[in-house]
Formats: sequence, structure tokens, C-alpha cells
Amino acid sequence: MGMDGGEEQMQEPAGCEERIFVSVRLRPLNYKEIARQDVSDWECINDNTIIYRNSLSVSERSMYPTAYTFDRVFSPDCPNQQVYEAGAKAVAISVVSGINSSVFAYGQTSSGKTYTMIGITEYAMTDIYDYIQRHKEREFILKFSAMEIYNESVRDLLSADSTPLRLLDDPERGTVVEKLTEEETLQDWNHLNSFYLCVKLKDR
Ligand SMILES: Nc1ncnc2c1ncn2[C@@H]1O[C@H](COP(=O)(O)OP(=O)(O)OP(=O)(O)O)[C@@H](O)[C@H]1O
Repeated sequence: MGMDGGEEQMQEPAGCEERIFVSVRLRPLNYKEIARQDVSDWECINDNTIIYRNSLSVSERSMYPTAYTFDRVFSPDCPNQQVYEAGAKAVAISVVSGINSSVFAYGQTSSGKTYTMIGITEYAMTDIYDYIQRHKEREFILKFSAMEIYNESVRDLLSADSTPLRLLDDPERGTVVEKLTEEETLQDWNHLNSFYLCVKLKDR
């Protein structure tokens, strides 16, 4: 996979302004929904807009907006690679320019957060390692941590100990998760993958 599209952005970060890119991904119907002959309530009508095809009456429908616009929307047949390229790549690889970046998924249970984030992380790490390989004149340190926040309790996904971790307010660093495992000796993709596998197994 090439990085030509993001290269310029990586060398010339856009300054200190904050930017938020919001995209929506529609999940395909699962086999249970198909068996029930469910129909998706949502439809992408272009790259930026989804519409709600609800079953309300015409008079009720006028009370609710039916079209919602985002920076990007992805239809149910969009593969992870396309979601990554169009929705997360620029953010994910901006870290090599020293920009603080974050990609996260939000949605109800079974909406596809894990499916999407696993795909995005794999493509992002491939790109980041590719960049590092091609810039041997620079030194990079990659750290990897994984935590789950569930029912307001924080759990370290790289530790066998499932005791909830405490959140501390550090005057300089902001909110800090106490005792979160931080692997800072990631040598290559395979090394990362061993931690990553551990996270995937714990998510089940
Ligand atoms: N875009 C997609 N294409 C194909 N299958 C998908 C897609 N998104 C989600 N799925 C499937 O739907 C199921 C639920 O997805 P996933 O586990 O990612 O949801 P989640 O939002 O992480 O759920 P939870 O909050 O319960 O952990 C999984 O079996 C996943 O493989």
C-alpha cells in the first residue's frame, strides 16, 4: 500500500489547530436480521449523507429530520480498507509528524466498532511501519497500550490482572490511567501483532 496521498501532510503538519473528522459506517445486516427479513433503516445517498428510512407515518415523519450529513459516510458494502483510506488514514499517520491524533469508534452494541477498529489499526500500523522503514535517518519510539472502558471501569487488556485501573488527574499530562501497561519496545509489525492478538482475544 502506498502512502503518496498522505506523504505531504505528514511532512507539513497543519499547525496547531484542532481538527475532528466524523464519519459514519453502516453495518450490513447480519444473518439473523436477514432471516427475519429486516430492512436497514439507514441508507447512504452519497459520500456525506445518510437518510433514515423509517416506518413512521407521513405526519410523524415530518417531525424528524431524515437526512444527516457527516464528513464522510460509508455504505454497508464498504470494506475496511476503504474506510481506513478515506476516513482514518490521514489522522492515523499524522502521528509520525508528531501530531497528537486519536481515532475512536462510538456506537451501540454490535454496530461494528471492533470490526472497524481492528481493520483500521492493521492498515494504520502497516503504513506507520512502512514510513519508519523508509525514514531510517529518524528515530521513532512506538508504544502500545490497550484498555477497555466498560460500565465506567477501566481494564488493562495487556495484563492478566483484571482489577480496574484508577484515573488520575496529572497537572501536566492531564488524565492518566494509573499502572496501564505501556509497551515501548515494539520492533516491528510481528511484535505488535502478538500484543494485538492478546487484545482481540480479550474483547471476545
Ligand atoms: N462492516 C461489517 N461488515 C461485515 N461484518 C461486520 C461489519 N461490522 C460488523 N460486522 C460483524 O457484526 C458483528 C458485531 O460487530 P462488532 O463486534 O464489531 O460490534 P461492536 O460494536 O464492537 O459490539 P460490542 O459493543 O458489543 O463490542 C461481528 O460479528 C462483526 O464481524
